[in-house]
Amino acid sequence: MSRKMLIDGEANNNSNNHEEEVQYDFDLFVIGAGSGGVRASRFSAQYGAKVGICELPFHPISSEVLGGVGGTSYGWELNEKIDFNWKKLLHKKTEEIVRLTGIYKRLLSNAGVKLFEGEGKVVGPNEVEVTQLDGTKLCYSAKHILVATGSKAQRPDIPGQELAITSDEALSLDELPKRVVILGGGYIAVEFASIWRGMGSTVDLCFRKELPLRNLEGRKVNLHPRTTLSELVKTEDGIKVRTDHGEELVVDAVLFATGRIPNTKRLNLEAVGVELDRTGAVKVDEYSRTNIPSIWAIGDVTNRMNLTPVALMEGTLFAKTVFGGQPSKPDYSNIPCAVIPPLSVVGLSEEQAIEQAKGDILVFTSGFNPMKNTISGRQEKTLMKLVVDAETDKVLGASMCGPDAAEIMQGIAIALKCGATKAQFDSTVGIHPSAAEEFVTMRSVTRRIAFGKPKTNL
Ligand SMILES: Cc1cc2nc3c(=O)[nH]c(=O)nc-3n(C[C@H](O)[C@H](O)[C@H](O)COP(=O)(O)OP(=O)(O)OC[C@H]3O[C@@H](n4cnc5c(N)ncnc54)[C@H](O)[C@@H]3O)c2cc1C
Ligand SMILES: NC(=O)c1ccc[n+]([C@@H]2O[C@H](COP(=O)([O-])OP(=O)(O)OC[C@H]3O[C@@H](n4cnc5c(N)ncnc54)[C@H](O)[C@@H]3O)[C@@H](O)[C@H]2O)c1
Repeated sequence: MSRKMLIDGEANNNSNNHEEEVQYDFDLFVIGAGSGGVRASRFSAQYGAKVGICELPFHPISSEVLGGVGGTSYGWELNEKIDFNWKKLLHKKTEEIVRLTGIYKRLLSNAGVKLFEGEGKVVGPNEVEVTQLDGTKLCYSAKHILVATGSKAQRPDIPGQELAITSDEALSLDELPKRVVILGGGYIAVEFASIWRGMGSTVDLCFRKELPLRNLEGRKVNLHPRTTLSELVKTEDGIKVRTDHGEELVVDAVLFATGRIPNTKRLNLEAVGVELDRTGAVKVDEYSRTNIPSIWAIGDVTNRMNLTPVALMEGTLFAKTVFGGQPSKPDYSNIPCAVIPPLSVVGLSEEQAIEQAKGDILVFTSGFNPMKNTISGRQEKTLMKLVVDAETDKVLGASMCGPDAAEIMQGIAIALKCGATKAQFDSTVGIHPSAAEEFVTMRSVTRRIAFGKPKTNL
């Protein structure tokens, strides 16, 4: 198995002549075959590295000990009409996960990456151990180890918390829950509120901040701002939920969408000397390298920006740095993102722009009824916003809520990445008819926020 390691062009290579004689089983061993791990291993192999990767045994509902190649695959698409049949939807979802797992496995084997099914653990700076399903352990040495084990849902410590589910189980419930309470106001909370409400369930969304998510109100989601849950109790009719305002609701399911924590608990990292932060995330430098020079980490496990395309970027640049001879740092500026209901943002929010401002900030907004909604009678406005530096005229941020927001924002993200000014937006000819043309026709300033003014929560 042993072979002479590659002499690669990594950044700040700490290896010395003595080390170059060491024989390793692999040039790179990756723990976790999700978005980041698969990308990093494929690209490293394409640069000529001998790569091994391990992934937890497959299960459609992931947990600490079960997973599957492809990782947290929630971006499934369905080509058939589903008719809101929950069981059919679940069946299609599992089929899709199995299909994606197969695709990822083929990608790895076509790239010459050796895949191991089992739980990986770091046992030394250049040593990994994989525990297979039958309990047998495999041990391999590697010049570089990459930790790409993602994150897992965190549960608030509320009495009766075991009665609640997280997003891991939410798409595997036997029946569509007719009455749901969701705790949280982030990505997963608003997405599941939209999905379940769209399927006809009664949805109560409890979140700690004040700002109402008006778009969800329009979709008849019951909003409970500045509210958290104090207790869950099993009853004959379902789960009784008590809020900190003394309200009581009886529901079929309670979803905790209260953030995710890095998956580092079972990896033995601290024993090997790898530094973790207080959330358990692996601490890395700008090249994704830990304090142990042979150990690297990418994706959610580092808790930098927890998005699939970011894990892909970090994986790509890890391979380029370590095996491509071109040290490359990920660039986290102007990363666009989107959620359902269609809401998409890139760059700074108004609040962030004010916090970081060195001068005045100009805000341009536009709100209108999209033609699609006028025809269908849906009571939902499209809203758009541009946040501009008054002195440089540079567009600092853009956001949109309304149909096709994500599709439109991808193009706006390119403009922001290129450092576009408001004058350049204005001189761009719009596409008519489109909603997107509003982004190049917002002529009048909605508000000017003078430097040093107290921050808003917009
Ligand atoms: C419900 C939900 C919806 C999301 N939707 C979006 C979205 O719409 N857009 C977006 O950009 N992002 C979305 N995300 C975030 C996105 O999924 C993550 O940011 C991304 O998957 C991170 O990639 P990763 O490689 O770090 O981790 P993952 O893709 O989670 O991969 C980690 C892999 O490591 C495996 N693993 C863990 N421990 C071990 C071990 N000890 N040994 C071997 N293998 C191990 C896991 O089984 C898993 O396969 C969503 C997340 C969730 C939970
Ligand atoms: N469309 C997308 O891009 C997408 C979709 C889903 C998930 N994700 C990713 O998955 C990650 C996890 O999503 P998420 O929605 O769980 O996390 P999040 O960080 O987006 O939101 C967590 C929410 O829970 C609240 N919260 C935290 N602890 C709480 C407590 N004890 N009591 C009450 N409320 C509490 C927070 O205030 C926040 O509103 C996100 O970081 C995101 O990157 C992305």
